[in-house]
Amino acid sequence: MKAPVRVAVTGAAGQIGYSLLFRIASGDMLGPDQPVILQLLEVPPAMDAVQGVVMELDDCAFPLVAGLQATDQAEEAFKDADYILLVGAKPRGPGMERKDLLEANAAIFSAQGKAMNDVASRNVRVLAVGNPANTNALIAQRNAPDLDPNCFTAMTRLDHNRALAQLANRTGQHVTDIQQLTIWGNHSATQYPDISHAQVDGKAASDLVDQSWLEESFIPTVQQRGAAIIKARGQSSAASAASAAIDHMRDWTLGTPQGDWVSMAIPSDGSYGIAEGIIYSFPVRCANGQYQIVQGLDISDFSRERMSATEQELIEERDAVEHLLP
Ligand SMILES: NC(=O)c1ccc[n+]([C@@H]2O[C@H](COP(=O)([O-])OP(=O)(O)OC[C@H]3O[C@@H](n4cnc5c(N)ncnc54)[C@H](O)[C@@H]3O)[C@@H](O)[C@H]2O)c1
Ligand SMILES: O=C(O)C[C@H](O)C(=O)O
Repeated sequence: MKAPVRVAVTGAAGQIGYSLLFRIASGDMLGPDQPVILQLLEVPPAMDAVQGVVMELDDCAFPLVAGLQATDQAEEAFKDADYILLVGAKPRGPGMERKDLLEANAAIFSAQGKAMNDVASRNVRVLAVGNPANTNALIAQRNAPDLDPNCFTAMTRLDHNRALAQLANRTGQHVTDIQQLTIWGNHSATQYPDISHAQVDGKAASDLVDQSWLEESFIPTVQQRGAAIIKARGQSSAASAASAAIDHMRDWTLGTPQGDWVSMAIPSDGSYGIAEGIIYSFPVRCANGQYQIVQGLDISDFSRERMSATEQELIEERDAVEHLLP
């Protein structure tokens, strides 16, 4: 058994928290040999509810849980944290875009960025799930100047997994037969799900589906999937979002499968001509606990137009929260 690591989760009494915590505790995120100390953060009115979650975690008697606490103080929850999952934020309702949450949620991420700057492990890995996730990650990052800027990421893995499912259904193959699919850009309706480098059972995906399906069905379905779930369920996605968060942190820590890559929103280093500094989703390979952007992919004019549109939206979101970016 390894030494325990500290995993902080915000919004622990929320819908995503209720799916996420039990999977972290059972070893799905960091492996069956990695004990975890769970440090849960909630707002004061949700402390009763989070105590209920703590009771249920206790009642699971998970062998890997080496410690468990809930608090309404960010400095306690993030103390020495090796992993921080920033889930706590307001979700959107029907008819809203995720960026409509910018004002409501931005203050949370600036305060939490400052707290983790002061107390988290210097090797922490941070995932922003709360929306608008990319810009929230940027706000936290810029408020934590003493941490490595590259430890701040946002979640586009749910979009990646949604794209895998759509392409698998269309081609009659299993999701595990698909490799090298990419989500570029923002976790929003401008994201660009790109199959131009994808393989399905060893064949080029673009030879298996036609352009009209791509443009009229695949891309809009993936872009609008969050809204479709809100319409159907009356609440935003929760179990699938939790599952994607597990996938994101697991692959970042334990590595991506040989020959494949995943999508992670990370600080742009200027690769593919994307504005430096914004938290943009790229194809990445992970090894030894580090991610690296997959370089050298051919970008068609069709792709470039869409990659630029989602980049532009992220620049606008960044400019809208300029006052929160020290
Ligand atoms: N990136 C993605 O793919 C993705 C997918 C699904 C949902 N989301 C987003 O995740 C967020 C959470 O969704 P949910 O369905 O769990 O919402 P929810 O309302 O069920 O739960 C959110 C929880 O966060 C808590 N909270 C609010 N402010 C907090 C703070 N300052 N510190 C700690 N906790 C705080 C609330 O008390 C609540 O319990 C939303 O912003 C939603 O839009 C993102
Ligand atoms: O769409 C939302 O607002 C929730 C989440 O971001 C999702 O993609 O399901």
